[in-house]
Amino acid sequence: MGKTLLEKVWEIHKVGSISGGRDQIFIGLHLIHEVTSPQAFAMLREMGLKVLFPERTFATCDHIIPTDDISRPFADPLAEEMMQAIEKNIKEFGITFFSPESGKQGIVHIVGPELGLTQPGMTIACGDSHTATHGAFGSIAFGIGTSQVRDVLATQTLALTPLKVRKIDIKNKLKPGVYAKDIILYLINRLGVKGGIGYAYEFAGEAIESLSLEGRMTVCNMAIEGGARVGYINPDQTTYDYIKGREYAPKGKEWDKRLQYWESIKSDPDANYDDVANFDAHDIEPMVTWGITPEQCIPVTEKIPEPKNDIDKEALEYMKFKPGQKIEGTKIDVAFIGSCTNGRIEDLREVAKYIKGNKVAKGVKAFIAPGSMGVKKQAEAEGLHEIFMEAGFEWRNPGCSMCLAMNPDKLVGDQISASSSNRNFKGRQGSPNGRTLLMSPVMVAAAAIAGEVIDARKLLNIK
Ligand SMILES: CC(C)[C@H](C(=O)O)[C@@H](O)C(=O)O
Ligand code: SF4
Repeated sequence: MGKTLLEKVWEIHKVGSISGGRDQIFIGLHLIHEVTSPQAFAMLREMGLKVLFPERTFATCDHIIPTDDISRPFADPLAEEMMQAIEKNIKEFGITFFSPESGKQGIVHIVGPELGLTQPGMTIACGDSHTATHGAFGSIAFGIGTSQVRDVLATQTLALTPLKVRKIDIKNKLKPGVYAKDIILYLINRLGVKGGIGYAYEFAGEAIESLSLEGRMTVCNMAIEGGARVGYINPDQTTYDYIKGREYAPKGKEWDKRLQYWESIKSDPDANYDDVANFDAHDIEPMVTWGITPEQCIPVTEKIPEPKNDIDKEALEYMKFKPGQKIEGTKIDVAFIGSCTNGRIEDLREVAKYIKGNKVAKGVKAFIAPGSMGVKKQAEAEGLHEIFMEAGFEWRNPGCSMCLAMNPDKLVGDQISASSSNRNFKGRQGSPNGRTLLMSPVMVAAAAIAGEVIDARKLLNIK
């Protein structure tokens, strides 16, 4: 019987078995940001420990960094304090920091892949729940808590319970005007926000294989929103082409050696899965959330459903929506394009097609926060920022921005935002009664132009 990628990578990184059915797993790459690392460093200091492999940890700053004025000190003293803490910690423990001055700063899940740090067959940990993003390369990547950040810093290993694997096979290619974001919203709707608990999701099938690496990252990014801590895709030529030439990518003979390894860790055709779920890409339409979990979503062409449970009732009340109401036509106040789900260069290229020659509707605040300084530079080299600004979008600096609003980008009152991010929880975007509609970045762009939720396919005459 063959093995899954998860089983192979797990075995290769297994240091030993420990209590409670757990394994001690070596972590190849550790990424940190300013929110979940300060306490971990404090614990190291208390215990008088060093970072065991400082060359395997890389830091960035993303959550608290403002996206407008990034001059120091930051206007928010708490943000300034967190920035100073990470600056002090990386210096003291000898860790590479992708600071704003380095020109490489950005959202942790955008920076790792962009610099070629993220590679197939690795184990990757980060004190952030959306770490599964890196699974798009065929790595086993997962979010950890602060005490585990400490464990990785001190030992480069973690005590982990083995996961089951559910293969999610999506046949056929996406229809025009339907994107990776729609795939993952659709899947979460079908499998539920808790459906993936205890599982790693292996995304497969023609719909997944035909996605770019960026699209694959969007899918894996939201595995955790479906309850799966790990989401991954077997590596292929698309993966290798994406990595080649990047700063930390292997070069020369080392490339050939690694390529051999990457090919060897793919799931075998006769691998044994704990579960298999089959879908058809032709059934997927542009999706919009109407509630307070990513599961509560519908195709843009449909009406808000009757509540099926208490959480649906709670969502309708919070969102001030009625069952039977069309989601299309919902007026929006804010349009936000960015985040680790959809803040990559490909997202910006795609939205530019929809925005070009159009204007943001009156009364809508529309802004774009590129995922990293690398994305920003590339977009500007291609002149995309001019298209955005001409249309009335604000063009910001990189960071998590209004995905989580741990920075000045916040909703006000019960404003409704069309957002390309990954969570629509109550109060997520900075106002305790702010309302978030998750959708693909092109759907956000279309909503910004129309002033209300519309089927973006109408803008480009896609049938
Ligand atoms: C701040 C951080 C711990 C958090 C996470 O783990 O995901 C954040 O990135 C989020 O998206 O909610
Ligand atoms: S962009 Fe959003 S989801 Fe991603 S790491 Fe930042 S806050 Fe978390």
